[in-house]
Amino acid sequence: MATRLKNLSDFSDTAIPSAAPYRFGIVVSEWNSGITNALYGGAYQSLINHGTLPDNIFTYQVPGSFELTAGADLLLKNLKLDAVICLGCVIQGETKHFDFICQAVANGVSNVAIKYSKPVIFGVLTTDNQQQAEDRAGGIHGNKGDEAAVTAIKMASLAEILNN
Ligand SMILES: Nc1c(NC[C@H](O)[C@H](O)[C@H](O)CO)[nH]c(=O)[nH]c1=O
Ligand SMILES: CC(=O)[C@@H](O)COP(=O)(O)O
Repeated sequence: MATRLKNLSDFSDTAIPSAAPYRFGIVVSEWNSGITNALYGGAYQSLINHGTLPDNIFTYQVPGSFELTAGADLLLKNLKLDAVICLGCVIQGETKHFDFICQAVANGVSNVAIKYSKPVIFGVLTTDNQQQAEDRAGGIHGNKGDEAAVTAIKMASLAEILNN
C-alpha cells in the first residue's frame, strides 16, 4: 500500500504482542543523521511503549546504509538477540549510486536474516528527496522507525511461537 494511503505509525495496539521477553539490536546509519536519528527515536520509543526493557535494546551506529548489512551480521554473530532493526536513509543523488546502495542493503539484510534464522528488519528510507524522508521520519506520513519496531516485535513473537 502506498505510504500516502497509510500512516507508517498507525497500528492497532491490540494486534501487537508484548515485547517484554525480547532482546533487540538496532543498527543506525550515520548518513543523513538528522533523519536516521528521528527514525531511531521512533523505533526506540515504540519498543519501550510495547514493553521492551531498556537494557534489552542494543544500539550501534555504522557509517552508511551500505554497512547496515555488516552491522546486522556482527550483532547477530556476537549478541543473543531476538531481532535486529536496521535504520537508514538513502536519498537519490545525481548518479546510479542510490540504486546500488538500496538494492545491496535490501538483499543484504534479507540474507543475514536467513543466515541466522532471525528477523532482520529493513527500516531504510529510499527517497527521491529530503522532503520525502522528513515526511516519513516523524512527519505527515508517520515514522518508519515505529513501523520497523512493531515489525520486529511481531516477528520476534512469531519466531518464539514457531521455534518452541
Ligand atoms: N548517499 C548515501 C549513502 N552513501 C554511503 C554508503 O551507504 C556507504 O557508506 C559508502 O558507499 C561506503 O561503503 N549512505 C546512506 O545511508 N544514504 C545516502 O544517501
Ligand atoms: C545515494 C548516494 O550515495 C548519494 O549521496 C550519491 O550522490 P551522487 O549520486 O550525486 O554521487
